[in-house]
Amino acid sequence: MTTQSFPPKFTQWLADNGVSIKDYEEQESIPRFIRVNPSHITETFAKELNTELTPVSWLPGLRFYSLDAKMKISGSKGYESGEIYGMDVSSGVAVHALSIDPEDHVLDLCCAPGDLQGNEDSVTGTVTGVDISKARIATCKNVLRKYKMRRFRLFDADGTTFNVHAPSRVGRWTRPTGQIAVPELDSDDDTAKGDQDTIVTIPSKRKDDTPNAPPTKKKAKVVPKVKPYLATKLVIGDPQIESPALLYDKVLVDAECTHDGSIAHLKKCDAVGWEKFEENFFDPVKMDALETLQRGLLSNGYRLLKPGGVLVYSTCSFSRRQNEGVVEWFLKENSNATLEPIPNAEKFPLAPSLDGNPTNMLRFSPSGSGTSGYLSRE
Ligand SMILES: C[S@@+](CC[C@H](N)C(=O)[O-])C[C@H]1O[C@@H](n2cnc3c(N)ncnc32)[C@H](O)[C@@H]1O
Repeated sequence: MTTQSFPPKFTQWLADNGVSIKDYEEQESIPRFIRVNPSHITETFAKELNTELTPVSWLPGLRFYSLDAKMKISGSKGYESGEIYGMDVSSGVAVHALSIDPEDHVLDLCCAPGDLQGNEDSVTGTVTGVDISKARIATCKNVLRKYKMRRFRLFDADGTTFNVHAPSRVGRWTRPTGQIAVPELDSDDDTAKGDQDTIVTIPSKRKDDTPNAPPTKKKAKVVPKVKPYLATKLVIGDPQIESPALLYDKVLVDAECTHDGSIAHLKKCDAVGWEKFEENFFDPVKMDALETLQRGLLSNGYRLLKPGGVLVYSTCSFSRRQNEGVVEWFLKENSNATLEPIPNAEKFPLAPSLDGNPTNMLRFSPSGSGTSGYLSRE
């Protein structure tokens, strides 16, 4: 694909959004990226493929390596056995920005086909993935199984209205200190037990709490249970209690978008003709609906985030409206939310931010990962 085949209206739109057309030409030559399981040795894989693996030094801790753009990893032993997986480094930035602690409960509100699950090895809390597309969530399920994730559940649901709080029960574990009294429910019974109020005692997770401080009492509700599309054994028995104390520690909203930052997506348009792309991309009604969806996903993700938690909003679009625009709107609506710097961001190879761009929103280019905003609810 060459950028000469781009419809003139789209080329103009790129210019209006401060995007250089060169970004698309350069995307052809950017390396591909993999993440490597910690327990496995990268040299074995490098030898098998007879290639050089270069650590992505600006994103430490997530074990990203770059390799030749044309290198096929599927079919290799490392890939088949789940030792390595292909994942764009820009998605790694979103995971990095979440700063996931081992005990965190993470909500991934647009999860399919599934990049966050690659972080499972550093999670001793849980990951809850939500996606509206059954077909895409089926792919997620396969990934989950392949990488033997153990603390994961998936819901095929609308992320703008999703309302299942973080698990209060993980296997036989209730909370690290064992101070949470969860009402006794039959874990095999997926039906609702009625809408009754229950008092659940949950220790505060604030770092300054003394270990033996008395637990705080918070009101919790047993609500009708939503059947997960898939849940691993460890989380299937969660009674789905609704309580402010069971909001998520971290939320990722990798929102549905126009995918104009994705070369793979544009290549498909190039192959089948640009009519459909133009029809969608420049339809004001569709763009309004998309903006409403993005705002809805972000707002609901924030509603499910615990005070002091971290939410990351990202897209694979270069559009100002879908990125900075959505975040600016959100910050106006939620005066208690703050845009926080992403750790280590000064070392990232960033695209220039747009004029008037709120600080702490990052753009990646030419990798086409779009923007990451980092929001902390205080
Ligand atoms: C950019 S993709 C997410 C990619 C994913 N985070 C990953 O890393 O593999 C956006 C996803 O949002 C999903 N989606 C669209 N509308 C949604 C909604 N209302 N609720 C939940 N998911 C939605 C789409 O099905 C799509 O899978």
